[in-house]
Amino acid sequence: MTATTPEIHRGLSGVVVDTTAISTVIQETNSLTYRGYPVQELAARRTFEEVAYLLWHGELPGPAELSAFEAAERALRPLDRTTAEFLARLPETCHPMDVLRTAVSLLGAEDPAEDDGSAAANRAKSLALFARLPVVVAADHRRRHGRAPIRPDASLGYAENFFHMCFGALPDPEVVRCFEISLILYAEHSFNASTFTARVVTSTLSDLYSAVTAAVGALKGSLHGGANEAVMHMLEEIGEPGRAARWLDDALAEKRKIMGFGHRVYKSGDSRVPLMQEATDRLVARAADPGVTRLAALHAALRRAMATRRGIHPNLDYPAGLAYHLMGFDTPTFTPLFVMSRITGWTAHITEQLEHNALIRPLGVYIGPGQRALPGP
Ligand SMILES: CC(=O)SCCNC(=O)CCNC(=O)[C@H](O)C(C)(C)COP(=O)(O)OP(=O)(O)OC[C@H]1O[C@@H](n2cnc3c(N)ncnc32)[C@H](O)[C@@H]1OP(=O)(O)O
Ligand SMILES: O=C([O-])CC(=O)C(=O)O
Repeated sequence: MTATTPEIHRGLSGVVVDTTAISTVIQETNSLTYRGYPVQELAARRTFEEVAYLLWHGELPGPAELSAFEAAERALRPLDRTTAEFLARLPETCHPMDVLRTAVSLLGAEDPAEDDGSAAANRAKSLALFARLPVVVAADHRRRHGRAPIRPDASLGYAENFFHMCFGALPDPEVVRCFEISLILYAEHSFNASTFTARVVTSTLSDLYSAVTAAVGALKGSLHGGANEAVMHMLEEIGEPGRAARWLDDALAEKRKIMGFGHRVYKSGDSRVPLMQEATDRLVARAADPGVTRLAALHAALRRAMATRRGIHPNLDYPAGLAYHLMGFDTPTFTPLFVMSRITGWTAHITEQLEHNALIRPLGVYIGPGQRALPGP
């Protein structure tokens, strides 16, 4: 690189692009706070609805605020018939993330609200997406298994209602709690790729649905949210705990990326993993099933082998992928579950971006041919 060539930060690695008051990853202590509260404490003592409120409003709700918020979310859940019928006509081979991306776009096209881009209008759209995306994910889950959709139940909280809509029954409270922990841990993570995507779209003064549609697309990739699904495929490919180390050596020799390991920001362990792993371990113990015990042993064996070979730690997708499998969700649903959670963080960032907006437009260094004459007449 010559003195006149600007320094290039491929992948924007290490580049600070803006300020945020929503969350912070403290690399030195491997910790994460939402609006100042440690995520572990939130996961231990609060519901996902309270965390959504916190991310959007900056403070935890009081009892009256929480009741009003929960009532509004429950009332907004039902999908209108046109949306439900349109989504049911998508090809059955459609990946659930494509269904969800289409659903966000469709809900945007059907939203009669005047798009003044105000914080209040965006807050209303965010709450509507928060309430309705689970209905889309559950209906699509059932469709893949040849079953009719189940209507949301307004007497149930967010997490319980989702199990009701997917399976027509509520699991053990331990399973619901583990799911809720995963939603809280997945909710927000500063300027990750999908959130940054949402901020880029918002920075052009486009609308909230466009920003969220783009964010769903960014999350789908296996280097980001798609890794929780990829973890399960990888465990299936390995098959047996005794094969983990050998499989890993071969995969690393082929320069494959091991799904659910590594992180752009955390270099000595993802702050969210210990809590998610503990919750997953409780699901394993509760199952008391030899197949589940073997799968958990394989999961642990790969983690140990990766630590020994490369010193690379798991990220949240590693325990979450296994947990979602144990909860009974089919593998293609895993990344949509991440969307159901991250919709809170994305929309908080969209609001924040608009509060002090600047068009996001970086530069690139041109390396193509020099200026030349067009051939021919
Ligand atoms: C919720 C989330 O979105 S968390 C991320 C989920 N994604 C995954 O789990 C996919 C697998 N992981 C990865 O591909 C990477 O760790 C990423 C994309 C998450 C982060 O990547 P980066 O910050 O760009 O780190 P980078 O790729 O430079 O890694 C540094 C070194 O560690 C290696 N490395 C990092 N992660 C992995 C991995 N999962 N498997 C194998 N090697 C890895 C890289 O090959 C690189 O080695 P090198 O210096 O010899 O070339
Ligand atoms: O922060 C990142 O780059 C990815 C991540 O863990 C997340 O989005 O939760």
